Amino acid sequence: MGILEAFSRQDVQAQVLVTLTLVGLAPLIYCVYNVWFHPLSRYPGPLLWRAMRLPYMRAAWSGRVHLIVQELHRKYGEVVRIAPDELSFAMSAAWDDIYSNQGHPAFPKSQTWHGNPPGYDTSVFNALDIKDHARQRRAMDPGFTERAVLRQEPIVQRYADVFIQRLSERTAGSAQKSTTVNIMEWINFVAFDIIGDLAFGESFHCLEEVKYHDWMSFTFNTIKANYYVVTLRHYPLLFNFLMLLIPKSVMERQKAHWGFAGEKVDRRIASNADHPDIISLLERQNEKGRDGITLGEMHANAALFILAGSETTVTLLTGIMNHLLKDPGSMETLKKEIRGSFASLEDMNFTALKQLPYLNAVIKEALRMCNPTPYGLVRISPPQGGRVGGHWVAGNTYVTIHPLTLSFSEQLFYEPYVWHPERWLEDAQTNSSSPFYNDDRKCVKTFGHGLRACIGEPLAWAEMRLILSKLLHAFDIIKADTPRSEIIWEEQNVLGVLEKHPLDVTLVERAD
Ligand code: HEM
Repeated sequence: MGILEAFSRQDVQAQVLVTLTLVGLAPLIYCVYNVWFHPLSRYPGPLLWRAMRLPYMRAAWSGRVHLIVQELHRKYGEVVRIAPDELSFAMSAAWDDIYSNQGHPAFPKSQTWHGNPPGYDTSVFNALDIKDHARQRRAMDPGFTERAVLRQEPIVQRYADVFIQRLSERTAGSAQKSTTVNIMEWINFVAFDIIGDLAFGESFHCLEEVKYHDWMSFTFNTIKANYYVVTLRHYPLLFNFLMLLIPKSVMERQKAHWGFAGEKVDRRIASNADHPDIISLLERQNEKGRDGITLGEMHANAALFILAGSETTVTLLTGIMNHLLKDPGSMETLKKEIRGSFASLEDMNFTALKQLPYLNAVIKEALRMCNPTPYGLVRISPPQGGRVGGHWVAGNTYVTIHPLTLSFSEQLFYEPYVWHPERWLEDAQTNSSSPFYNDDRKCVKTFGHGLRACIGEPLAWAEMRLILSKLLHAFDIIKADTPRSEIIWEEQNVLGVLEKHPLDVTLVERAD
């Protein structure tokens, strides 16, 4: 009996059977369509990944997706289909095509990856609408320029000094004039205190109390939980069902948590303090009327600044310490440059530090090797489709540049797995006999690219230069005699944020 016949004869039993068969076959039909008939079917990738999103989700939940996709690029080439509707690119040329307004508008962010849950105010990071993003960005740009960062220098200097002072107390108090600390944690303390003061006008007191603030631990657990949730948004029915299962009390706790950031901002505004922090600059923009951002957006952005401005710099600085400990020659060169340039810690300032070539090269090499977002920055192609790196991409396709693949490519870098800050020095760029002459330095864009690139880049550079230089000026740093004296970088998982392992170092009071 044919399907149509069953339905036309109103044979209920046959109809149920046919319906169940079709429902049962639907996933198979969906997979067959994705592999052979989908507009992206000509792009290479593992069969199961092309057929359904589950393998990608499994990789994402394992915390290893950045490394797995790197392997896929090795196997399949510059463009890999990593889900039925997602392409990963490993080509320099694609940066402009995806992220900047060159030839066509930059590809936007998507509700799936970047949209806010209902009831939350939108930060600049979550603003999906281009005009909305531009308005927020215009309002906050003045708070993040090189000039604004110079005004904020006293705040950063103060915490960098307390950081050194607290560590010095530990070395001074020991008979060997040395102390062994988890430097990742200490860098976290100073970075949180700095960004807390800049974003809220008050410190988190991590350095004072030598411990994390509760808000931070809660935030990072929330990010992790959200990461799982976001990957599920690709299945809206399942997503909505699972959201219903989350107890109301958990949702309320989450809201209260973000409310804490709002309270701090409100307190800061009410205090009317003459403090050169970011909030004061946002307020000043608001007073001008035109381009201001709402109070709710200010709350959302303050919380964003804390996350974006601490997590990333801590990853970079911890990565640098890890590499310097493994390469004593590099540590020595950097130490000599810093100590030769400044007689004392007080002489260091943002402007002078910017001039140190090896210090800058060290940070650039870390930006290449220790990227805090190694999985890439997902965007979605416009409904009419577009060209990326010379390839036609169908409409509504998720696209990413895979930074890890570019940074560790043998074709793009000489000895990509080796720590070589020299590749960023002028000689490497002008002397054709340098082994690094042909390195594709421009493909490293760890601060992102285009209109949505990192607003905090000048602050991040200034802060990283200062903390690193003060540390190397004040102490001789040696490998600790503990099991946590080295981080195997690839062993760290990435679940929205890179889950940093501890790094013990021994700080010895300077002998000279
Ligand atoms: C080494 C340090 C840092 C790195 C590597 C870094 C990296 C990035 C990247 C890659 C993006 C683009 C995200 C995307 O396109 O989806 C971004 C955006 C952003 N970053 Fe940073 N960041 C760093 C430090 C900071 C600091 C210190 C702040 C200060 C608050 C900050 C604030 C922001 C904000 C507000 C955005 C959103 C910009 C927008 O959407 O227009 N970042 N960052």
